[in-house]
Amino acid sequence: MVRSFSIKVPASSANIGPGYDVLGIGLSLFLELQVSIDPKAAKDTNDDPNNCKLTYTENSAGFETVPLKSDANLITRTALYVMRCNAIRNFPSGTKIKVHNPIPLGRGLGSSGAAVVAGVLLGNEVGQLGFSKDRMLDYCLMIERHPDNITAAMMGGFCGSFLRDLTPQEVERREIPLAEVLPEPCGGEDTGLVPPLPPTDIGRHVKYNWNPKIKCIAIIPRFELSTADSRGVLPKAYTTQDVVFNLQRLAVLTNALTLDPPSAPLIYPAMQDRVHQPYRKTLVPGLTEILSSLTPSTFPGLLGICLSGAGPTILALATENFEDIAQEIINRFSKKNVECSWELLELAYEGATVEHL
Ligand SMILES: Nc1ncnc2c1ncn2[C@@H]1O[C@H](COP(=O)(O)OP(=O)(O)OP(=O)(O)O)[C@@H](O)[C@H]1O
Ligand SMILES: N[C@@H](CCO)C(=O)O
Repeated sequence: MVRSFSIKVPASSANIGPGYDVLGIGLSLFLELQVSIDPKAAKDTNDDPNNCKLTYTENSAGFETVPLKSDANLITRTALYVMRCNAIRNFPSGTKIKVHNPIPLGRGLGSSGAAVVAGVLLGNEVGQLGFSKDRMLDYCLMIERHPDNITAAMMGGFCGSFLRDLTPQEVERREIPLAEVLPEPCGGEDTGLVPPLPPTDIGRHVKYNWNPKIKCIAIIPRFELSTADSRGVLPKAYTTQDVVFNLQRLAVLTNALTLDPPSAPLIYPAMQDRVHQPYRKTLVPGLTEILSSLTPSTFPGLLGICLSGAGPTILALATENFEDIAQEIINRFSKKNVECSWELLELAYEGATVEHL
């Protein structure tokens, strides 16, 4: 019998200014997987060590660069991790996955978070494991150890989240078992090891309301900035003043974005940050100037502006004047020889979904 289903996971923007590793919004730009499992097509999947033929649509981000072997690609190796934790070694013979990915890689729009969430949903469906979204979050949070993008991609909407402290016993099991998912080097022999199951309830989250009049303008520079590099420039310790600065704004922002009408005098200052953006200016040309020079008084309709995730994308929240706001930011990047594209996005309220065909 042929099994077919599709998986859809939204892009996301993390931090929203002061909520470093805490806040995230799902965005209406979707990573999509079309999956079919047809035992009669087994010969088509023999080339892959795990029986999976993976392709990307030509206009996908990463079409020419992402690995297509199932134990090297982030989506499928995540699925293998979930399956192997549950004693399923491989995809069933004849598994074909077609990926369409419009989320630019390494730009601060949660491409890796979406890939990990899609991979966990894929492992759950292929292995018919029947996990809840909350349990699937545990698997995701073993792989991406900050919950903001992951939670928004899985749950959708405007989320606040944290990781709970793991017990000493859980810390022992905490090593990401990718070595067992990905025998060294990638594509080597399956070691047969069963990775430990993730602890339960690793993360906690809430979904806030969001005023749907608030739209998201993403201005996307044409260069990649890896999240690891962008985290690498942050300090190990902060002053009390800087921590309090962010906490005060975070508390106000989560409510301010729900109010109607949206108040720029409340939202704009509440989106200021002293924890990550000031340090990332060395990696994003013109960042400080862009964040400080566009204001609601010079651009009516603008509510707030911040670095999206680890950057380099800029996220502007606005109710109108979208094109002018985007063009101003594009012009400022252009003076630093950085080309950009831009997208006007809504919130993706639903999060990750699976549809059986
Ligand atoms: N659809 C995908 N298929 C395969 N690999 C992907 C996919 N999406 C992301 N990746 C992998 O994740 C990497 C980007 O992850 P990274 O965390 O650096 O950036 P990001 O998730 O786009 O940004 P941020 O976390 O700041 O929002 C890519 O270079 C690629 O290796
Ligand atoms: N909170 C994370 C999001 C990127 O994944 C960061 O800013 O590094």
